[in-house]
Amino acid sequence: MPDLAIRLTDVTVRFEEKRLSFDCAIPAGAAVAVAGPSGAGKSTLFNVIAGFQAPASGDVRLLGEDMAGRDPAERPVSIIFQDNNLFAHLTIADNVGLGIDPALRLDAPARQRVFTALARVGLGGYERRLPGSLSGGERQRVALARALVRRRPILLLDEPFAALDPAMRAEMAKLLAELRDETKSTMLFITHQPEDIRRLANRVMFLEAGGILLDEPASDFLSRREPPAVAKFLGHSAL
Ligand SMILES: Nc1ncnc2c1ncn2[C@@H]1O[C@H](COP(=O)(O)OP(=O)(O)OP(=O)(O)O)[C@@H](O)[C@H]1O
Repeated sequence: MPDLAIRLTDVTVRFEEKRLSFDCAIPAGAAVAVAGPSGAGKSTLFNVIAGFQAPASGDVRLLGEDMAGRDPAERPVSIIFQDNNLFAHLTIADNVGLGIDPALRLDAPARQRVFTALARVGLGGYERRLPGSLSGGERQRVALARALVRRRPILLLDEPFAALDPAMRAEMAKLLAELRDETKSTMLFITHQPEDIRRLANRVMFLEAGGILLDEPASDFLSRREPPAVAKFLGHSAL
């Protein structure tokens, strides 16, 4: 495994009059919180890494390999969006099975992987249910099980805690930390809560106005009193 899971060099993205730029080097196995005000570019950063957004310029390397011209399905990445992760008309088992084969041609070992992944996220016995009968937190865990069966070394989570109550947030953070330890994956998650950083992150990337303002160990970030946008995020009154 290369030392760096993600390396973005001089990457720019253009939306009409807007220009975003990203440079970062994320070590393999890191748990990175991606924070910053609304519109800062967090989702765009994820889309660039996952291959849903082509950069106007620059170089995207994942696990040491150049991703130019590679579709999302060909990248070593799983992404879990905030919502719309599940197909309402498919059972929970089929929703997870899609992570193995989009046509759902699953042999017995593949079906076993689905069952194992659901048990791992605490949803054993939910296989035949439909997404509509699950709580928001349970649906997030189904999406996580689907990411697990894909076995991709980089996991991107767009606000995995947003729909959860405080107890569920803590439980989800614990589950993600365990999964990261077990799979040795590199995990990036978008959050608006310092508490999630304390629970799960060892690094923080803080974005502002279309760029990465800070990229540092979580402990350094959490003890900051400036710049003002970070002080505000951490709940300190800006100087
Ligand atoms: N497809 C698009 N077309 C035009 N502008 C876009 C597009 N996608 C994003 N933008 C703009 O790029 C900037 C960054 O957007 P992005 O969604 O990455 O921010 P964010 O940090 O994820 O915000 P939020 O926390 O509100 O989700 C915003 O100004 C947004 O309006």
